[in-house]
Amino acid sequence: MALKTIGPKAAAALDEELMSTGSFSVYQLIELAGLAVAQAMFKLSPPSQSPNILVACGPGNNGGDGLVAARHLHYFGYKPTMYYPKQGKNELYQRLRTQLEQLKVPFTDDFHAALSKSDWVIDGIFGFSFSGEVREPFPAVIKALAESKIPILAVDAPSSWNIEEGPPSDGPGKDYQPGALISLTAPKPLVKWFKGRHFIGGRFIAQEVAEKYGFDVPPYQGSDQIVEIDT
Ligand SMILES: NC(=O)C1=CN([C@@H]2O[C@H](COP(=O)(O)OP(=O)(O)OC[C@H]3O[C@@H](n4cnc5c(N)ncnc54)[C@H](O)[C@@H]3O)[C@@H](O)[C@H]2O)[C@H](O)CC1
Ligand SMILES: [K+]
Repeated sequence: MALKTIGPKAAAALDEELMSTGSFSVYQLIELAGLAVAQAMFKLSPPSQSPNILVACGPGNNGGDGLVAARHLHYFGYKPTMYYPKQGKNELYQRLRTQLEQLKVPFTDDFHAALSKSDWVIDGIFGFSFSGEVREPFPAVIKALAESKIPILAVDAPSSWNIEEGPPSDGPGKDYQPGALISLTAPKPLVKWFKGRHFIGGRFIAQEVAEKYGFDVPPYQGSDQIVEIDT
């Protein structure tokens, strides 16, 4: 049976609906999404095996998920380092950043140096609102991720992939194929081209909302915020 996916327009509409009709705040959604990302990281490799996690964050909510994930990773026993070169204007991002600074989680401007010292990378650069060519300062970062041998967990999308059409045919993300992906709420069409381990998170969707958008709520077990599925 084909995996049911939702395109970028439906994903944005779902987000809106959760915050209007659903009465969620964006804070809640990002908190639960980020917690799911941290749980997926723990499942992939616990802190005893891979303490140093580089969390790369972009200017939107995909970056917000990364900021939240880093806070949970700190409490799980990891040593996250943040690369966050272009902070979005929303005060939510500043709050999430301050929370990390209070935990003495370092922020670096030198992505390449940080990458060389990392055991894993979390790609929270772009999610379902990415479009077009990658703009500065991210092309060199995406290229480094594409060339790196360090394992990567991508949040919602491998950054620079077209949400509907998958990996770009040229540019910095041309050969970017992360080893793991966590899709939030529902997989996006790009998962058709993804070859690694695949998790779903975002445990805040009611059955009837999922039906309306044409996807399935995955079989979350117990207190888990994630489900691993076959790709
Ligand atoms: N319901 C859910 O599933 C939830 C998902 N969440 C996460 O939020 C992202 C989507 O967040 P959004 O703020 O809409 O956008 P992005 O983070 O994907 O990126 C927008 C950001 O990036 C800039 N940008 C776009 N294209 C480019 C480009 N070519 N070059 C450079 N910069 C670009 C744009 O200007 C914006 O600043 C979703 O994927 C999930 O990860 C939430 O957690 C809430 C619940
Ligand atoms: K991403």
